[in-house]
Amino acid sequence: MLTITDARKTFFPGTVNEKPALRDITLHLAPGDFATIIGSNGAGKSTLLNAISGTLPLDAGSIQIDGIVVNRMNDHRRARFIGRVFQDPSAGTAPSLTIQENMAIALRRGQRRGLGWGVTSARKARFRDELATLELGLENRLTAKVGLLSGGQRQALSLLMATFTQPNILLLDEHTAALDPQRAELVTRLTQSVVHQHGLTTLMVTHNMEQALRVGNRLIMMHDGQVILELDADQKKTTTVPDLLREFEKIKGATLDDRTLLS
Ligand SMILES: Nc1ncnc2c1ncn2[C@@H]1O[C@H](COP(=O)(O)OP(=O)(O)OP(=O)(O)O)[C@@H](O)[C@H]1O
Repeated sequence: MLTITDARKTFFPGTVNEKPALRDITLHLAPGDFATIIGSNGAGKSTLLNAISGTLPLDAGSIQIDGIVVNRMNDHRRARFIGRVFQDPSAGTAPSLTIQENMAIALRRGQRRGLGWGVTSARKARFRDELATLELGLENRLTAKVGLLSGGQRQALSLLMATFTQPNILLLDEHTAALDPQRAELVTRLTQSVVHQHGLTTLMVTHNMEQALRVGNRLIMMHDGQVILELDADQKKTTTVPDLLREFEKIKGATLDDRTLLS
């Protein structure tokens, strides 16, 4: 489903500011895999997601989605393969447009040119049904401006918009980090249910190690542009947050506390 081979990215190469952000990353996700990604600040997590989504070209290596090499495809063509939700609730939606207008635009993502994004009555009915699954009452607010929604409501809507065209890959970049604990938990639950419902292959970056262990069937730990630890579903079940910290110390020879990895 997703195969990343020897992905390399260095910012400002050949200068004093040279920063290798991805050092020959190789990673394979099977269809339906849900991998959480943790790691210290600057480990390369967002760079990896940017490379997959096409907002950042790789220096070397390849990214394949369903056997198709996508890393030379422009991000518009790649959009039909990928759904993405960002940390900032305002990043995934247009605040001055209504819920139904935002959804109509999302529906058009990656489709051929010329297809209108108008809000037809058939689409409205579909949007209502989709919104009802969130259980936030948004199905009765189709004409409300998205800028009026709370952060949690916007992230739930972004999640829905990122997934209702059934992308091959769902990328979640700390999408619950800006929410209060209660809303973060709600969006985490919705994420699990949407991923499960559509069988989506998912990569979720988080700084919350407890969440990283609890959610999904795989865990990837990155440090300094490399994958330094991978856990499968069985290993995740028997691993605790202190175990993860110990593992990090052992692998990197570093001494960390929970705050360092969470910060
Ligand atoms: N556009 C850019 N230009 C220059 N350097 C960059 C750019 N994007 C990222 N970097 C650098 O590449 C390294 C990896 O950054 P990245 O944002 O991928 O880390 P991260 O693991 O997502 O970190 P965090 O958890 O702090 O968000 C960092 O040293 C960062 O400063």
